[in-house]
Amino acid sequence: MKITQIKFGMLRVPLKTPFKTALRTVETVEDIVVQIHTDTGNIGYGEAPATAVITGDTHGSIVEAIDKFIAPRLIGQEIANLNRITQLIQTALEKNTSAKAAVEIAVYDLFGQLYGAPLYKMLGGGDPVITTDITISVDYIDKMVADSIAAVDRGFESLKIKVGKDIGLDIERVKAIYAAVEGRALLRLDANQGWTAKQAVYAMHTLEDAGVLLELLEQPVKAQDIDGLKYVTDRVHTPVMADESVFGPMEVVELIKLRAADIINIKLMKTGGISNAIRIADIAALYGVECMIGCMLETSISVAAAVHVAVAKANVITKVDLDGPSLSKFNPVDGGVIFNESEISVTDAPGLGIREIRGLEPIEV
Ligand SMILES: C[C@H](N)C(=O)N[C@H](CCC(=O)O)C(=O)O
Ligand SMILES: [Mg+2]
Repeated sequence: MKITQIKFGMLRVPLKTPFKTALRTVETVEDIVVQIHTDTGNIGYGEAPATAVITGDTHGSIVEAIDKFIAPRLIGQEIANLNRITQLIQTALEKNTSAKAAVEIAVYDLFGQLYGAPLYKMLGGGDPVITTDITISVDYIDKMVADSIAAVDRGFESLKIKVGKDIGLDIERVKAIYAAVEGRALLRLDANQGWTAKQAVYAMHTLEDAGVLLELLEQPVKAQDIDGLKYVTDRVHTPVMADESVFGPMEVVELIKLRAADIINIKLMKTGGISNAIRIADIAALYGVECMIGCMLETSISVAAAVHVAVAKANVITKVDLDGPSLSKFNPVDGGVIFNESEISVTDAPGLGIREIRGLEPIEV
């Protein structure tokens, strides 16, 4: 099975409600879809969102990175040579992790199709059902409380509460939500870099002293502020998770050696795809560090790939934040992984199992 052509499309899926974090507000998922064609007629699918405020990637940069730098190296390559192909992708250009991720996801999809096996089995196998949390956008307190209760009523047992806007209000937000759902759901906080290290310690001590039990605190400080991240990790009881501070395996090694965080959030759009996500999971397992697998605003193409990784690496990926499909108004994908609110299950269809993507607008390059 040889790669013959790489095509692009734009996929737009409205969100059920605006997604609001300390970094941005989004109303529609707008992602680049990559289709890798082969001489056998098989097509591999990948996807990348333009999360410019986190990865630096835009729709234009994703398409250009693939079309000008990655695709020319891949035409004619045999899908069976997976490791060679992932190296060609990762070394094609610096950064551009979302573009690399989209192409890798499509290549791994084809790798599964080549051997007639679902991707998670090609990655080592596992129990094909996982459970995700759901994000509660940062908003007025009453709205966040109502959204949290609604999410719990939908069956979500873990809520990812977005904070990071105003330290005093954030503390009140979390206290109110905790009082409303205590005993029914675990709370994870994600400040998306919105606090200083001292504010984060103050907020967590205030919440801890008030008896608010939190599962974790994600990315309290600026991505580059590793000293600040460690400052918080050293001073609070709640486990601290690094998200925007770590992209690839080398950063993970440094972060773990510094003990700057307790948990690592792996996202395919930060790692540049599946090969580095697996590397990070294996490094974390060596050091006995837990991982979460997360997503950006993605549909069930690239989130499906993350699900397969989560299933295969469940030994170290103990937390799942793959709620892109649950936040969206509809699922544009026919086949593949089944997203049923908090429960996500993988079928035994080869690769990612995607049969059709509805509403894809072709992009000419
Ligand atoms: C969608 C997911 N639950 C999430 O919250 N991801 C964010 C970043 C998403 C974005 O801004 O597109 C995160 O973990 O920081
Ligand atoms: Mg985060």
